[in-house]
Amino acid sequence: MNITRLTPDPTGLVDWPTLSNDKKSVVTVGVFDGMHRGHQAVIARVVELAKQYDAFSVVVLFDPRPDAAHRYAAEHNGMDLPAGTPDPQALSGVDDRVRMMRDLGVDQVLIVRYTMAFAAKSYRFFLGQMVGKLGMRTLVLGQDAAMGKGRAGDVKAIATLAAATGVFELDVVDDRGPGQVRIPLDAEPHMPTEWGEPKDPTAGMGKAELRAWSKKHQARLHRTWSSTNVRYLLGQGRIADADAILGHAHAVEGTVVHGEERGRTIGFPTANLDEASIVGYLPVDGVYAGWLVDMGPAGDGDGAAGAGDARADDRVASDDKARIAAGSPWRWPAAISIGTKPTFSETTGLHERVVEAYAIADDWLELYGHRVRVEFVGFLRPQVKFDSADDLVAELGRNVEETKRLTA
Ligand SMILES: Cc1cc2nc3c(=O)[nH]c(=O)nc-3n(C[C@H](O)[C@H](O)[C@H](O)COP(=O)(O)O)c2cc1C
Ligand SMILES: Nc1ncnc2c1ncn2[C@@H]1O[C@H](COP(=O)(O)OP(=O)(O)OP(=O)(O)O)[C@@H](O)[C@H]1O
Repeated sequence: MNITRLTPDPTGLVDWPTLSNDKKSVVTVGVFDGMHRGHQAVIARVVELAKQYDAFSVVVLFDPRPDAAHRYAAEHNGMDLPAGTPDPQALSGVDDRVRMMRDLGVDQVLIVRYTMAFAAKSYRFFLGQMVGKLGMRTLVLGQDAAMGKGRAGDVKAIATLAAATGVFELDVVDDRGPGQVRIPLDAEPHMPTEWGEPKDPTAGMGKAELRAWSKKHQARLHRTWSSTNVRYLLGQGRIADADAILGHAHAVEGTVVHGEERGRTIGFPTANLDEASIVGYLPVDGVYAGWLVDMGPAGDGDGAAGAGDARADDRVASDDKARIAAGSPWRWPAAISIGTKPTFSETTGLHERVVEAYAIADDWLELYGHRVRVEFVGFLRPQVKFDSADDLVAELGRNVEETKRLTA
């Protein structure tokens, strides 16, 4: 697979590469944040059609997320989001999305820096470039896709353009997943108070009850398989539900730094993630079962420069794949904690939110300075202010047993 990073010039023009003089391509365009099962269906369709037509499968990936770029521009006089700005709302980093695209068999990923000048181009101009420069014969989109200035290029408009010009065809993928869900408009992350995987608060409600709930929370309908819903679920600690939509375990990556070093004294040494280095959406505070993967010493492209820092290098990507793979020697079940360590914060005066993971390994792991991937499999319990370190240790023992069970 080829990965190409493209930065539009100040007028918004992109210097698209010529993929081939005669081979055509099947293209899709989007953000693919989280690479959930809806996104995977779209990309699988691109790969399938490309095989059928003996064409290249091409993904044009926008980075940063248009949402984040437009929001920044609205607050900063139309300016572009500076390169490397962290995006804590992004479910996954660009590296992660690209890695999954490779696994699905994509030939070419073109990562286009999403600038305001680029966003101002019409969809007709953009699609003309796809045809002229990339040899696009088929464009694959989901039903709700929209592109170009003012998002005027929706599926209807593009179908009309395709029919009028006759130079490319549009292939629309039906909405995947079990329809729509109601999501509260003001949904703030909220740590569950109960132990164990949180339930859907609307489960079992009758119509009238659901209507009242929706009104109270000003809930809006969203596609169940959407990045918005995954973000909402992670904010409620509903890991199992989020992972079911993603089709894989939700993960964040970051660089391991020194913590307060109390962990080793109580028998549970933890890898603490440097907050500024974290790429991927953090679930709400709580204790989770999951995995820790050692991705090796952090290099230049460890994501410290933000979610958009794709390490467009084949060797690195395949090394990452081997480390992440099931059964890899760099992967351990892990009990994960996100929170302010309330048991100790009064005495220490430290109230920072810390992400740390205790890897269940036979040997001592030296992870300082390494990039690690933390995968979330289940919610175990809320953060608790224990009466003593001994009480915490006893509970950690139970959390470890539960983690082993959930990752077996
Ligand atoms: C699985 C797990 C669950 C944890 N749960 C809590 C908790 O409920 N309350 C709390 O105060 N600290 C909790 N912690 C954080 C510990 O207090 C912390 O790991 C310990 O103080 C060591 O900190 P250090 O890594 O900075 O040395 C948890 C840590 C882990 C690994
Ligand atoms: N559940 C789904 N079923 C089918 N296609 C989908 C689904 N979710 C997204 N898509 C399609 O995937 C492509 C990439 O989507 P993109 O990431 O740009 O934004 P999106 O549609 O807003 O996704 P999301 O709502 O999950 O953020 C688009 O063509 C979109 O229509």
